[in-house]
Amino acid sequence: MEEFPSMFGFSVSHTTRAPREKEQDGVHYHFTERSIMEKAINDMKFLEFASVHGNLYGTSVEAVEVVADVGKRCILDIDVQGARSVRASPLEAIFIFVSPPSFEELEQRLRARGTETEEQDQKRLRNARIELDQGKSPSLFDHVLINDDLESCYAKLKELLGLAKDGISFHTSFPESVELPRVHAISKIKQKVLISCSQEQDESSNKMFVLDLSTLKGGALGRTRGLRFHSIESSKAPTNGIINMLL
Ligand SMILES: Nc1ncnc2c1ncn2[C@@H]1O[C@H](COP(=O)(O)OP(=O)(O)OP(=O)(O)O)[C@@H](O)[C@H]1O
Ligand SMILES: Nc1nc2c(ncn2[C@@H]2O[C@H](COP(=O)(O)O)[C@@H](O)[C@H]2O)c(=O)[nH]1
Repeated sequence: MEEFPSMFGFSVSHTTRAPREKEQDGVHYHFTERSIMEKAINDMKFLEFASVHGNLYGTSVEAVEVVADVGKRCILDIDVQGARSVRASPLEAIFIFVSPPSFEELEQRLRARGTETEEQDQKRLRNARIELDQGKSPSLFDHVLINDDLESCYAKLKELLGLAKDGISFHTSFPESVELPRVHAISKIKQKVLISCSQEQDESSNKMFVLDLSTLKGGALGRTRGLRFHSIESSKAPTNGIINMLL
């Protein structure tokens, strides 16, 4: 997110666990009382939730909307149970299991983090064994990333998301609005609407706008992932963007 701030946003989860020393409410988590979170879950305000290491954690609809509303792709850092719930939902997502290089390394890192009591560490390690096993499930996770060396793990993540520097090009800005000329033709091929415009002064310069309707499904409940569009012009590189839509 630091490298691609206009592309990705973090979904700030709710949790009933106590904040760690440097954690800020509303930034790392929304720290909350169990009774308040349970009521919100009953009121259908959560996309998914799970009991993890003895505390409740969950992704609220609002947490995802805050990110989607500004046209960004939402990143969820959730446990395997949460991944299973999202997988079973109509949301379209890429599921990546980030695995430690070994159980021993995980234990070392957890202890070196020094945030938990011995009892909590033991519980987290027991749960980690189960998660490591479930992380191998190809029906749940699209990719497994081995978090050995942080830099190379991040490079692999960018590669599989098509963000590598020499990979697919991407654009971080897009026009707020598009003005169509008086003369234009509209056609539809599968899930794409094509708007073809010829410039009145210069017929050799044709421009085409492509609206990708396939992205209209799969956003937060009652919303869309945004209507993706790009323009194609003979002399210019394509510009990509997302127009957010409320259904
Ligand atoms: N590639 C890495 N090399 C060295 N240390 C790492 C690496 N990745 C993470 N760590 C360290 O391991 C510790 C645990 O990482 P992190 O806090 O991200 O774990 P987590 O997956 O959120 O675990 P938990 O689910 O228990 O919270 C942290 O202190 C982090 O700095
Ligand atoms: N199902 C969900 N799991 C979540 C969510 N937010 C975090 N998590 C997972 O909980 C554990 C522990 O996190 P920690 O911050 O206490 O170390 C970790 O595996 C997270 O991925 C959530 O909203 N839903």
